[in-house]
Amino acid sequence: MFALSSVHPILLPHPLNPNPSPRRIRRTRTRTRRRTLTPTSSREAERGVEFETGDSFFRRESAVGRDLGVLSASLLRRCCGGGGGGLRVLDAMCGCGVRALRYLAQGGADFVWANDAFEGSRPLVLANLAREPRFSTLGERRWVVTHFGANRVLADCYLRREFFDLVDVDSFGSDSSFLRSGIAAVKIGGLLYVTSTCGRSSGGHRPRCSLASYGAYVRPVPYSNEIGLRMLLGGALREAAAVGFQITPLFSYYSYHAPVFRVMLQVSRGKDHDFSHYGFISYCKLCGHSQTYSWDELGQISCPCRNGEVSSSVVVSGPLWTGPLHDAAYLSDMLRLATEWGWAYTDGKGNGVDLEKLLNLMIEESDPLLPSGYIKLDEIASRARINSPPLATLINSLRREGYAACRSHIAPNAVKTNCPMASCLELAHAIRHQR
Ligand SMILES: C[S@@+](CC[C@H](N)C(=O)[O-])C[C@H]1O[C@@H](n2cnc3c(N)ncnc32)[C@H](O)[C@@H]1O
Repeated sequence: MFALSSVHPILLPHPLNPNPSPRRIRRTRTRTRRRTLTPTSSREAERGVEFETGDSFFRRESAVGRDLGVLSASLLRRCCGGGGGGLRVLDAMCGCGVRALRYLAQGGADFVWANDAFEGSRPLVLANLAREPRFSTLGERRWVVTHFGANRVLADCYLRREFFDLVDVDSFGSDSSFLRSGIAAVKIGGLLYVTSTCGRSSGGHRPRCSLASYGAYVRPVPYSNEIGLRMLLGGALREAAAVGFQITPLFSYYSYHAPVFRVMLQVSRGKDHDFSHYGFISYCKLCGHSQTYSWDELGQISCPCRNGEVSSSVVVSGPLWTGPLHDAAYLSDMLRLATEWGWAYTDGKGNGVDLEKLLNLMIEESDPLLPSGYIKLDEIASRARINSPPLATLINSLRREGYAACRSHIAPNAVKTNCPMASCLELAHAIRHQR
């Protein structure tokens, strides 16, 4: 059933590394593991589900990313029951199999395909999945484990027309070579959950890297981590458009561990190519003002502080996703479900993340009045030549002045606001005099 056919040229993976050999992957994995990961096999539990990590790549800090994936799977199961064949999930880079197991045990998946190119993890993944019954009450197999390059698996789904309701691609480094095949493996209306840990292309210090991976020339700005998410979304939009689809971001999550960029995308048919949220973001190094530009406005990029004149102080990144990072209604559904399951708060013993706090922050960030980017308190302090104002006081002052303002889930010491930088600095001075 899972014999893989040849790959269609449209979906060809990375030309130099179409199906990385286990040897190559083992080398990468070992190098990384020595630096940051669980050194030896351990028994773990996440939200009550137990599993072993063996010598697979496993990061405890990614538990929140797994929680968000499981909540999404369950919402999909509830809203459409996964269509006729139940909810089918493809975990294309399963590591020790924890996600696949959690999709089955908690996300309501009826079938999970767990794949990882590292063949040595097979006994471990099988043992972890064996914690769940292998057959459904109807006698259908509930999971299968394979060891191929992710692109080969994703392309094969497309070629055999066996689409999945949720495809999870949890890669190391850039995910850009999996975007097109990942989109092609998802059912229309289904979800693609992608991860990138490529800080090199998002930070703006290596614009050629970001250009190579995502087709976006990215420059350093104080809100680079949000730019990283927007670059990933922009890359996904472009890859989707190339094969006749469109994507809607349901949530975009950045975690400073690693760093990790994760986005959950809903894939739909692209009737007419909609590039209204695909453009450019400028940042003026002189005054700190940021602005979004569409393709039609490319010739007009300048900063109000330069009276519309072209200036080298204005750096431009793009093309990127310039639309909303999240869907607020979807996040509210996730929060309701997390509360229902008792996942909204930590258990006080250091287990789990405060999902209520995280999801509420993301809901606030979804305010359509808020522009791209955020302003770090350090930037306000250095521009105003004062100590950083307290974040809560600044947000309250901005709101009293009629601006939209909230915290950012990406940077704990930053404010997202539609207030121009100059007025932010005046408010920061006023706060200082009040104290
Ligand atoms: C970030 S880890 C996955 C972690 C796992 N999803 C979890 O939540 O614990 C990435 C995994 O992808 C595997 N891998 C790397 N390149 C791959 C490729 N091209 N195709 C399939 N698997 C790959 C590695 O062996 C590694 O186990």
